[in-house]
Amino acid sequence: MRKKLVAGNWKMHGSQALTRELCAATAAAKPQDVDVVVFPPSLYLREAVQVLAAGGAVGVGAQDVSIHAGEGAYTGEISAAMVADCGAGWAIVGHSERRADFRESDHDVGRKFSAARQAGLKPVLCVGETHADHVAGRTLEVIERQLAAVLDHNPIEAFVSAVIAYEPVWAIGSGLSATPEQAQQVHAFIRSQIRKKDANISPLTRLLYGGSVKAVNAAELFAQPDVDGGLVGGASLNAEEFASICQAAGRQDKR
Ligand SMILES: O=C[C@H](O)COP(=O)(O)O
Repeated sequence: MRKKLVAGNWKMHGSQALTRELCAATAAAKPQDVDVVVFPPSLYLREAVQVLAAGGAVGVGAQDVSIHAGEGAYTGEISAAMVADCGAGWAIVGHSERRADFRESDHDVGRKFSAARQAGLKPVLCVGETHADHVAGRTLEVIERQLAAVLDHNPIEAFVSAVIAYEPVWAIGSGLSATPEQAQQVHAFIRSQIRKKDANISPLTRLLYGGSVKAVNAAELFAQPDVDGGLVGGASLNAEEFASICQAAGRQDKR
C-alpha cells in the first residue's frame, strides 16, 4: 500500500521565526502513518532542517532547483546539490507558478527533475492544466505532454521514489478545488501513463492532488483510490489547518 504524503509548499512566505514555529508545530502534530514534507523558501532550508533534525520524521525540500546540475556563473541560482548539502531531501519541479511566471518549458522541467535526482533529492513533479485548457477539454492532453517531457530525460525507475502532483492551475489559491471525482479521473490517467512504461512501477508512484486543499475537503480528496495525499499551498502556512490536513490523510489509511 502506498503511504499517504502531505507536502506543504510555503511559496514566498515566511521568515526565520515563522520557519522555526511552523516546523516545530508540524513535527509535533505529524501522524505516524503519514509522510510529511515542508517546502520553505530556500533561504530557510537550513533553519527548517535544524529544527526538524531532532525528530527526523518531517522531510524538508526546496520549491525549485536550477536547471544546471554543476556549479557555474549562474547568478541567483541554487543548485540541487546545494539543496542536498543543506540537508534537504526533496525538490518541487515544474510548479505552475514557475512554468507561467518564469517561463519554464516542459523541457526545462525535465532537466530540473533530472538535476534533482542526480543530487539525490526526491522530485515532486507538478503537472496541471490552465483554466483555458480545462474548459477546452484539453486536460489529459496537457498532462500527457508534461509527463512525456520528463520521461524523455529520466528513466521510469525514477518514479519509484519521485512523486507527481496534479495541480489544476484554476484550483490553485482560488478556493475552488477540483472535485474528488475530477481529481481521481486525472490521477488514474497519470497512473495509466506510468503503467504504459512499467506496470510494476505504476502502483508504487505516489500521486498528490494540489489546488485549494483545506481541512474541510482533504478527507474526501484523499479517499480517492489514486489520490495519495496533497500538495498544500496557503493552508500549509497555518499550523493548525496543516495539522488537520495531515490527520485527514492518516485517517484514510485506517479505513
Ligand atoms: O503548491 C501548492 C499549490 O500551488 C496549491 O496552492 P493552494 O493550496 O494555495 O491552492
